[in-house]
Amino acid sequence: MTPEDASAYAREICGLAPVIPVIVVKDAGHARPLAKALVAGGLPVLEVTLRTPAALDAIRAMAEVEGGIVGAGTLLTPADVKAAKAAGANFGVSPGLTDSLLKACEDEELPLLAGTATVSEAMRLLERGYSVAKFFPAEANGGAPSLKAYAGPIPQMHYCPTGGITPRTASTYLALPNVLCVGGSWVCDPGLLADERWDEVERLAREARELRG
Ligand SMILES: O=C(O)C(=O)C[C@H](O)[C@H](O)COP(=O)(O)O
Repeated sequence: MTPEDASAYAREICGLAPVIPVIVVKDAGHARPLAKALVAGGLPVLEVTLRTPAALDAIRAMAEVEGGIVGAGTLLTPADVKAAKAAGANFGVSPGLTDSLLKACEDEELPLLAGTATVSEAMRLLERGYSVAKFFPAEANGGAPSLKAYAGPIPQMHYCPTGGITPRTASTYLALPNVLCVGGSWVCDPGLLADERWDEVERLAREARELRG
Protein backbone atom coordinates (compact mmCIF):
# COMPACT_ATOMS: atom_id res chain seq x y z
CA MET A 1 0.00 0.00 0.00
CA THR A 2 1.39 3.40 -0.93
CA PRO A 3 1.58 6.22 1.62
CA GLU A 4 -0.85 8.18 -0.56
CA ASP A 5 -3.43 5.34 -0.44
CA ALA A 6 -2.91 4.93 3.29
CA SER A 7 -3.56 8.65 3.80
CA ALA A 8 -6.66 8.57 1.59
CA TYR A 9 -8.03 5.75 3.73
CA ALA A 10 -7.10 7.55 6.96
CA ARG A 11 -8.80 10.70 5.72
CA GLU A 12 -11.94 8.70 4.95
CA ILE A 13 -12.22 7.00 8.34
CA CYS A 14 -11.26 10.16 10.24
CA GLY A 15 -14.22 11.82 8.52
CA LEU A 16 -16.77 9.30 9.77
CA ALA A 17 -17.11 10.70 13.31
CA PRO A 18 -15.53 13.51 15.36
CA VAL A 19 -14.01 11.08 17.87
CA ILE A 20 -12.03 7.84 17.63
CA PRO A 21 -12.37 6.04 20.97
CA VAL A 22 -9.00 4.84 22.28
CA ILE A 23 -9.72 1.54 24.00
CA VAL A 24 -7.75 -0.49 26.54
CA VAL A 25 -9.36 -3.93 26.80
CA LYS A 26 -8.49 -6.10 29.79
CA ASP A 27 -11.18 -8.73 29.23
CA ALA A 28 -11.66 -9.91 25.63
CA GLY A 29 -15.22 -10.87 26.58
CA HIS A 30 -15.97 -7.14 26.78
CA ALA A 31 -14.90 -6.48 23.20
CA ARG A 32 -18.11 -7.36 21.41
CA PRO A 33 -20.64 -5.56 23.66
CA LEU A 34 -18.29 -2.58 23.89
CA ALA A 35 -17.92 -2.28 20.12
CA LYS A 36 -21.68 -2.67 19.66
CA ALA A 37 -22.34 0.15 22.15
CA LEU A 38 -19.84 2.48 20.47
CA VAL A 39 -21.14 1.77 16.98
CA ALA A 40 -24.77 2.17 18.16
CA GLY A 41 -23.77 5.51 19.71
CA GLY A 42 -22.43 6.72 16.37
CA LEU A 43 -18.69 6.11 16.75
CA PRO A 44 -17.85 3.42 14.17
CA VAL A 45 -14.05 3.83 14.11
CA LEU A 46 -12.39 2.13 17.08
CA GLU A 47 -8.75 1.99 18.19
CA VAL A 48 -7.79 -0.94 20.40
CA THR A 49 -4.39 -0.33 21.99
CA LEU A 50 -1.98 -3.25 21.97
CA ARG A 51 -1.23 -2.63 25.61
CA THR A 52 -2.94 -5.63 27.15
CA PRO A 53 -2.70 -9.39 26.54
CA ALA A 54 -6.40 -9.33 25.54
CA ALA A 55 -5.94 -6.73 22.78
CA LEU A 56 -5.51 -9.02 19.76
CA ASP A 57 -8.47 -11.21 20.79
CA ALA A 58 -10.48 -8.02 21.29
CA ILE A 59 -9.61 -6.84 17.76
CA ARG A 60 -10.67 -10.24 16.38
CA ALA A 61 -14.03 -10.00 18.20
CA MET A 62 -14.66 -6.37 17.29
CA ALA A 63 -13.84 -6.95 13.62
CA GLU A 64 -17.02 -9.04 13.46
CA VAL A 65 -19.29 -6.30 14.78
CA GLU A 66 -21.35 -4.88 11.94
CA GLY A 67 -20.68 -1.26 11.14
CA GLY A 68 -17.43 -1.11 13.09
CA ILE A 69 -14.00 -0.26 11.66
CA VAL A 70 -11.39 -1.58 14.05
CA GLY A 71 -7.79 -0.44 14.23
CA ALA A 72 -4.83 -1.43 16.38
CA GLY A 73 -3.13 1.24 18.47
CA THR A 74 0.27 1.34 20.19
CA LEU A 75 2.03 -0.18 17.16
CA LEU A 76 5.72 -0.02 18.01
CA THR A 77 7.42 -2.70 15.87
CA PRO A 78 7.01 -4.56 12.57
CA ALA A 79 5.96 -7.60 14.65
CA ASP A 80 3.10 -5.54 16.13
CA VAL A 81 2.02 -4.62 12.59
CA LYS A 82 1.97 -8.28 11.49
CA ALA A 83 0.01 -9.34 14.59
CA ALA A 84 -2.51 -6.51 14.16
CA LYS A 85 -3.06 -7.34 10.51
CA ALA A 86 -3.47 -11.05 11.26
CA ALA A 87 -6.07 -10.23 13.94
CA GLY A 88 -8.14 -8.34 11.36
CA ALA A 89 -7.26 -4.72 12.10
CA ASN A 90 -8.32 -2.34 9.32
CA PHE A 91 -5.81 0.33 10.25
CA GLY A 92 -2.97 1.01 12.64
CA VAL A 93 -2.05 3.84 14.99
CA SER A 94 1.39 4.46 16.47
CA PRO A 95 2.53 6.90 19.15
CA GLY A 96 5.60 7.85 17.10
CA LEU A 97 7.21 6.88 13.81
CA THR A 98 10.19 4.88 12.62
CA ASP A 99 11.23 3.89 9.10
CA SER A 100 10.81 0.20 9.90
CA LEU A 101 7.27 0.75 11.19
CA LEU A 102 6.26 2.74 8.12
CA LYS A 103 7.76 0.09 5.84
CA ALA A 104 6.03 -2.74 7.70
CA CYS A 105 2.65 -1.03 7.36
CA GLU A 106 3.24 -0.36 3.66
CA ASP A 107 4.31 -4.01 3.11
CA GLU A 108 1.41 -5.44 5.16
CA GLU A 109 -1.14 -3.11 3.51
CA LEU A 110 -2.15 -1.67 6.88
CA PRO A 111 -3.01 2.05 6.63
CA LEU A 112 -1.11 3.81 9.41
CA LEU A 113 -1.90 6.92 11.42
CA ALA A 114 1.66 7.60 12.46
CA GLY A 115 2.35 9.56 15.60
CA THR A 116 4.06 12.94 15.27
CA ALA A 117 4.81 15.61 17.85
CA THR A 118 6.84 18.12 15.81
CA VAL A 119 6.86 19.87 12.44
CA SER A 120 10.02 17.97 11.51
CA GLU A 121 8.27 14.63 11.99
CA ALA A 122 5.34 15.86 9.94
CA MET A 123 7.80 16.95 7.23
CA ARG A 124 9.34 13.46 7.23
CA LEU A 125 5.89 11.96 6.66
CA LEU A 126 5.04 14.50 3.94
CA GLU A 127 8.33 13.74 2.20
CA ARG A 128 7.37 10.07 2.12
CA GLY A 129 3.87 10.78 0.75
CA TYR A 130 1.71 10.79 3.90
CA SER A 131 -0.70 13.66 4.50
CA VAL A 132 -2.53 12.44 7.61
CA ALA A 133 -0.95 11.87 11.03
CA LYS A 134 -1.71 11.49 14.69
CA PHE A 135 -0.55 14.38 16.92
CA PHE A 136 0.59 12.85 20.20
CA PRO A 137 0.54 13.58 23.09
CA ALA A 138 -1.69 16.43 22.01
CA GLU A 139 -2.27 18.37 25.22
CA ALA A 140 1.29 17.96 26.51
CA ASN A 141 2.67 19.19 23.17
CA GLY A 142 0.89 22.51 23.26
CA GLY A 143 -2.58 21.36 22.30
CA ALA A 144 -4.74 23.16 19.78
CA PRO A 145 -2.52 26.31 19.68
CA SER A 146 0.38 24.17 18.40
CA LEU A 147 -1.71 22.58 15.66
CA LYS A 148 -3.09 26.00 14.73
CA ALA A 149 0.48 27.21 14.27
CA TYR A 150 1.39 24.10 12.20
CA ALA A 151 -1.43 24.92 9.76
CA GLY A 152 0.57 27.98 8.62
CA PRO A 153 3.66 26.30 7.13
CA ILE A 154 2.24 22.78 6.56
CA PRO A 155 -1.50 23.15 5.82
CA GLN A 156 -1.37 19.99 3.68
CA MET A 157 -0.84 17.82 6.77
CA HIS A 158 -4.06 16.83 8.52
CA TYR A 159 -4.24 15.48 12.03
CA CYS A 160 -5.99 13.27 14.52
CA PRO A 161 -4.76 14.78 17.82
CA THR A 162 -4.78 12.33 20.75
CA GLY A 163 -3.59 12.38 24.33
CA GLY A 164 -5.22 14.26 27.16
CA ILE A 165 -8.20 15.46 25.14
CA THR A 166 -11.53 15.74 26.99
CA PRO A 167 -15.12 16.44 25.87
CA ARG A 168 -14.51 20.04 27.00
CA THR A 169 -11.35 20.57 24.93
CA ALA A 170 -12.27 18.49 21.87
CA SER A 171 -14.26 21.25 20.13
CA THR A 172 -11.27 23.62 20.12
CA TYR A 173 -9.28 21.03 18.14
CA LEU A 174 -12.21 20.15 15.86
CA ALA A 175 -12.56 23.82 14.85
CA LEU A 176 -9.07 23.84 13.29
CA PRO A 177 -8.78 23.47 9.51
CA ASN A 178 -6.03 20.83 9.83
CA VAL A 179 -7.90 18.59 12.30
CA LEU A 180 -10.03 15.75 10.93
CA CYS A 181 -11.12 14.18 14.24
CA VAL A 182 -9.72 13.61 17.73
CA GLY A 183 -8.81 10.46 19.63
CA GLY A 184 -9.78 10.00 23.26
CA SER A 185 -10.28 7.40 25.93
CA TRP A 186 -13.06 9.10 27.86
CA VAL A 187 -15.90 7.16 26.19
CA CYS A 188 -14.28 3.89 27.33
CA ASP A 189 -13.50 4.72 30.93
CA PRO A 190 -11.98 1.62 32.63
CA GLY A 191 -14.60 1.80 35.41
CA LEU A 192 -17.46 1.60 32.92
CA LEU A 193 -15.86 -1.41 31.21
CA ALA A 194 -15.22 -3.19 34.51
CA ASP A 195 -18.89 -2.70 35.47
CA GLU A 196 -20.07 -3.61 31.94
CA ARG A 197 -22.12 -0.39 31.69
CA TRP A 198 -22.65 -0.59 27.95
CA ASP A 199 -25.68 1.73 28.08
CA GLU A 200 -23.50 4.47 29.59
CA VAL A 201 -20.78 3.86 26.98
CA GLU A 202 -23.42 4.27 24.27
CA ARG A 203 -24.67 7.48 25.88
CA LEU A 204 -21.13 8.92 26.03
CA ALA A 205 -20.58 7.88 22.41
CA ARG A 206 -23.77 9.70 21.43
CA GLU A 207 -22.55 12.85 23.19
CA ALA A 208 -19.14 12.55 21.50
CA ARG A 209 -20.81 12.08 18.14
CA GLU A 210 -22.42 15.53 18.53
CA LEU A 211 -19.11 17.33 19.19
CA ARG A 212 -18.33 19.95 16.58
CA GLY A 213 -15.69 22.53 16.03
O1 LIG B 1 -1.34 3.73 23.21
C1 LIG B 1 -1.09 4.53 22.30
O2 LIG B 1 -0.73 4.18 21.17
C2 LIG B 1 -1.21 5.96 22.52
O3 LIG B 1 -0.77 6.70 21.71
C3 LIG B 1 -1.85 6.49 23.72
C4 LIG B 1 -3.24 7.07 23.48
O4 LIG B 1 -3.29 7.90 22.38
C5 LIG B 1 -3.66 7.76 24.68
O5 LIG B 1 -3.60 6.84 25.75
C6 LIG B 1 -5.02 8.37 24.61
O6 LIG B 1 -5.62 8.37 25.87
P1 LIG B 1 -6.19 9.66 26.57
O7 LIG B 1 -5.08 10.62 26.75
O8 LIG B 1 -6.67 9.12 27.91
O9 LIG B 1 -7.32 10.15 25.73
